[in-house]
Amino acid sequence: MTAISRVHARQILDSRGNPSVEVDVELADGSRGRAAVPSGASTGANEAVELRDGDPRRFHGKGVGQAVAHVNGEIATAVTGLDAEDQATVDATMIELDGTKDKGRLGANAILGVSLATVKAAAEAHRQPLFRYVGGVGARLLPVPMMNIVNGGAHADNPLDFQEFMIAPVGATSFFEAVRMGSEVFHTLRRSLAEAGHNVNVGDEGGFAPAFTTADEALDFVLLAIEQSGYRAGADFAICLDPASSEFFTDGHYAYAGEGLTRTSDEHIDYLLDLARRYPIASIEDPMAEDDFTGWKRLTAEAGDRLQLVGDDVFCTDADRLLDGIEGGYANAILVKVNQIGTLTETIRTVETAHKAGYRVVMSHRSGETEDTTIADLAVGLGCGQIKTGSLSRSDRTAKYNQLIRIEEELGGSSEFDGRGVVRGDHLNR
Ligand SMILES: O=C(O)[C@@H](CO)OP(=O)(O)O
Ligand SMILES: [Mg+2]
Repeated sequence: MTAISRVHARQILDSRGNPSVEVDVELADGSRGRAAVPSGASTGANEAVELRDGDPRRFHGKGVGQAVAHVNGEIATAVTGLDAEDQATVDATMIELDGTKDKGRLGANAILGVSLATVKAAAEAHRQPLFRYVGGVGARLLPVPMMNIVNGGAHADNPLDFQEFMIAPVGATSFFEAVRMGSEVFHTLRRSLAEAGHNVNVGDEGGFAPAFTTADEALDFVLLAIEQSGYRAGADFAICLDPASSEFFTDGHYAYAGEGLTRTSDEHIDYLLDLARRYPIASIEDPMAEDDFTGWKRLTAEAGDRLQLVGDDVFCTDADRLLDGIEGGYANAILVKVNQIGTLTETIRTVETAHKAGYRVVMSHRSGETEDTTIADLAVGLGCGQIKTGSLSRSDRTAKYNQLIRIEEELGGSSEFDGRGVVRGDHLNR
């Protein structure tokens, strides 16, 4: 009854107005699953390949017609008749059919769409919400959100070198309370930016994008907004950064274009540690560039006992790359983006590898998103403990928060939320 009977893909638009792949999977019993694929801007060099048509006359060169055609052709033929309950076989079949290491022939966007639509159809066949189908009765932990309220880097047109300034409502006792607290700070920040004469336009992930040039300027406004909202920075909210350092690492140096200066790897580390001393920063994602392994190791050795250091570009959601980090002693947490690796099965392996090694897991959106909320369910289903899904505005971001509010309600009294875990450093007791 759970055999895949029909697979159909189409082009839809993502939050940046670029085409993306959406896939419908139907099972023999009539159950259906639909998944839309996200897309990054500050992509890691080792991500699975997102297939784009590149024809400038169509969809400003960003069409995904080929990926869609692959789903409706080769992939549909290969997976039709397979059992949707056997996710591992469905995913392995597509990986084998593609035949490349980076999923570049069929497109990771094509493969991921089918992978996620399959698990959603299987969940429906079992009449279970996705988070429970994926995680079973143990799936009760709601993630602590890292809410991105100031955007820079590749996600905004301002001069700010760092890509993301986030707040984590670690003092909240439930996910709903975390959203309420974050929303209050977001609106307070908007007011104080406007009062100071800054523009309050938002970047790709819905955070404000004023013309700041230094991290200090952004952090001072964020701290003020936390306090003006009646909260204590460091106790009720921790600050999390994603400098996305690979984006400004050139010729062995970190080139801070906004600040108009260059830092060596050591100076860049000292600068980050100085920021972490002066502000209540609990977590830094991609503090070092994806290929600055010496820097990664030095920073982890020096600050890994007190800072969450999240590997995004350096791991690309790849379990083998993560194992290199675990063995090599760099990072102590991983960002998980389903489209960086391209199938649910591989994503699960990465999350399990991280958990086994005591690395924390942050489920993550991409800067180009859709209304799809699969990552909200996966964050709970896989017990990630943290999620990063943008600001408290823009439907592509709030869709995930709203889904997590629904999941928490559905779990009722059995739901768990552990905000303090992030600042207490539970993840560091390896
Ligand atoms: O760097 C990141 O962590 C992501 C998501 O915030 O950005 P992008 O999707 O552009 O890679
Ligand atoms: Mg990142």
